[in-house]
Amino acid sequence: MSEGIIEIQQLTKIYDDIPAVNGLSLSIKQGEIFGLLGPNGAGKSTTIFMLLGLTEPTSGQLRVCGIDSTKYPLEVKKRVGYLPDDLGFYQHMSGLNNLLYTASLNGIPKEEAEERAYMLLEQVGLGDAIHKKTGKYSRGMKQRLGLADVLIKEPEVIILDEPTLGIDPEGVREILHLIKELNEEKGITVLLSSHHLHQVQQICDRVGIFVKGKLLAEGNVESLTEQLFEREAIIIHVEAEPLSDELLQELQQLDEVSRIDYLGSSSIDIHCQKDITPKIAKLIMNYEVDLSNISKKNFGLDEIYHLYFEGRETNDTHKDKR
Ligand SMILES: Nc1ncnc2c1ncn2[C@@H]1O[C@H](COP(=O)(O)OP(=O)(O)OP(=O)(O)O)[C@@H](O)[C@H]1O
Repeated sequence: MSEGIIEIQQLTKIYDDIPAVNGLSLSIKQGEIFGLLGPNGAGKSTTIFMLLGLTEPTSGQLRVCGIDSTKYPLEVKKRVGYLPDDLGFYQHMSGLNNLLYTASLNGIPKEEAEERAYMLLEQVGLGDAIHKKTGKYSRGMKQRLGLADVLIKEPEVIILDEPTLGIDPEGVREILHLIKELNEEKGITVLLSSHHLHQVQQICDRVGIFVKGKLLAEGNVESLTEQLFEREAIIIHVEAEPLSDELLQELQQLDEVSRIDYLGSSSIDIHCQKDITPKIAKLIMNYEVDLSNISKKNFGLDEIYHLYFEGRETNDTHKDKR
């Protein structure tokens, strides 16, 4: 296997004859933020459980920090911080005491644990709520405490299952910022699962699109666009008057152009496999036309998501357009 900090090869998990994860191969580099993006039931949590050694794969191999999670789950647990989507704390205990309790479970000496806990609580923005009982924390505060909780054992990798679930937009921004900051400052590798495409797009170096247990595509947004849209990765929008048949025909004949959509008598979208805005502008200017707008529209994860998850997604995903 190559040197990724998370290495997954041909991983399959079958429940009741149905594959929850189906031949997944993935390599995540040290220091990366990787987003596992997929609708409910795609197999994200099952993949995470296998990485943590909590569920045995039906077949395939996986290593985290060079360790086989299936054979040595406790070794993996020492080096990986896991934030589940339904995190729970001892409600009657303060944020600080919850962290100290986790530290004791991980065998961290008391003095060191206190030092780390105070520092982490400040870092995640809970400096004012250190002694407050977690039963009185908001969902966003609990999520921040969850991050502090996974960081107290100084893991090399953190795995976050839907880290922004149930948090308001401002809280989401703060949590994402915090994850990015931790990744940059401490060089921690982050694997996060989400079905919130806009959030994932904001902080992830790479994204994997996961549907029905299969990885449909992976890469940064740019390369995903290329993989998923092939010949139509770019749309160049043109508003010009008049758009003569001759001009339209000449545009259509350009090698890079795959299709032209007519939006009105003076407005078109030209679907291209690469950005040829200058070439199109030059060609149009050869005609006697009044060009009022020429601009490039890129596909974002939004379009990718709709293309792949349309009809397979629950409605709440489409509602989340932050
Ligand atoms: N213990 C289990 N027994 C049987 N089927 C299971 C079990 N755990 C998961 N599954 C099935 O495996 C599939 C993948 O579920 P999984 O929870 O991994 O998806 P997910 O992408 O994490 O979705 P969500 O966002 O809803 O948590 C689903 O069809 C689910 O019903």
